[in-house]
Amino acid sequence: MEVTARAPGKIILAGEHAVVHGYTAVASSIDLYTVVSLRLRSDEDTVKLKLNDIGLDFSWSVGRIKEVLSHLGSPFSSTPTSCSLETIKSLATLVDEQSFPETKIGLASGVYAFLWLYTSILGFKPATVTVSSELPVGAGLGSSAAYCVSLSAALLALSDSVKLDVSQKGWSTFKETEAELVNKWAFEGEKIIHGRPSGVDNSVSTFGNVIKFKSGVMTRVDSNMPLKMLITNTKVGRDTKALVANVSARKSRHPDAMCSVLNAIEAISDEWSTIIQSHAVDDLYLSANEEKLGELMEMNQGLLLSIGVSHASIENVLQTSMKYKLASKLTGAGGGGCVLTLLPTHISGEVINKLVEELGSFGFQCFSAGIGGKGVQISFDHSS
Ligand SMILES: Nc1ncnc2c1ncn2[C@@H]1O[C@H](COP(=O)(O)OP(=O)(O)O)[C@@H](O)[C@H]1O
Ligand SMILES: C[C@@](O)(CCOP(=O)(O)O)CC(=O)O
Ligand SMILES: [Mg+2]
Repeated sequence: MEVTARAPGKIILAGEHAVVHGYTAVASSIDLYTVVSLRLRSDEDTVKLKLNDIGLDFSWSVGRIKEVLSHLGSPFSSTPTSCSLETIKSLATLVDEQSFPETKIGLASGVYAFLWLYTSILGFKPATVTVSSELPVGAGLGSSAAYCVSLSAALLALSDSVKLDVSQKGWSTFKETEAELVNKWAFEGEKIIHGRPSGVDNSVSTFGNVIKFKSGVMTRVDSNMPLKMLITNTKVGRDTKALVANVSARKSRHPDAMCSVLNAIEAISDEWSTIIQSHAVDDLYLSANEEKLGELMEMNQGLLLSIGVSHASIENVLQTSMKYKLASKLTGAGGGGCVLTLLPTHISGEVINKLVEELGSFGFQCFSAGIGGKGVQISFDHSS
């Protein structure tokens, strides 16, 4: 039997980075997915991983995985467990043996996360796992979280830890307690990729919709506003782990100043969630709220610049959208990656086309995505 899991990416509407330090963020799922298919095999004694987006395939014999992880005894764990540094070193040995290309070495932590989640959840069962994504990898749209959530979901679906109705046809969601387990395992994977994740990305990918997140606690936000964002991918590569570490270093150099900035970001997140929960009584009220959200995005972006996570390419998108009187902010870790531009309901298609054309002339790629859909889902294929 084969199981397929799909988990959405996300945009952070307000509060990235601050959320790592215990301040509030507001995030929403988007309808772009990472899809993981998992097939257990009785005909082979290998674990195969095919990463379609980055063009890498791996194949380990079950015996070799057992040998390298022998210090763990039986790695299977029914409760989410962190991967120790010693184990990461062992996993690195398994990855190095597959001659990982030097130019793609930044992607290796994703393979360590796979090996950790796989062996912890399924032990040493032979299988083929295929990953493909609609999300740009490493661009601020939470591809790492969608990867960890979809992997955890597929693995748990075929484990003894959750009992699912495998006869269901089409996509189905997990029960709340099962989704919580998926989320916790995904967080362990994110730790391997990010170093110090807040947990907002895996939570919104698991549970979907719009959420508020503070100090590891998620609250669902009932959004009553029709939000439309243009997403611009600057295509400037960046690494969340390094950006998060830089912000922490700046915080330890300037604790008071950084504390004030992070508090200001939290106030912006709180106002964001209040505004999007309010019911627009008429068009005038809606426009006024859209204007407020635009201002909050400008303020949030200014504060993100002050903590050192903007980039010339991001500033270019801001200036370009400003010419059309539109507000923008980076989303995710920054340093390149994606920028959000708020598209108010009254905006004409002509203005959007001009903006997209101008941004395209810099080599940036613009797209839009549905905001606030469902979280992780799974589907069983009985034909195989
Ligand atoms: N589809 C994918 N295939 C392989 N690895 C992935 C995939 N999606 C995410 N990853 C892993 O996540 C990392 C990118 O995560 P990160 O830097 O947090 O950026 P973001 O989460 O914003 O896309 C990659 O280096 C890789 O290890
Ligand atoms: C910067 C941060 O707030 C968001 C990172 O998002 P992304 O990996 O860039 O999509 C980090 C976190 O919350 O774990
Ligand atoms: Mg990430």
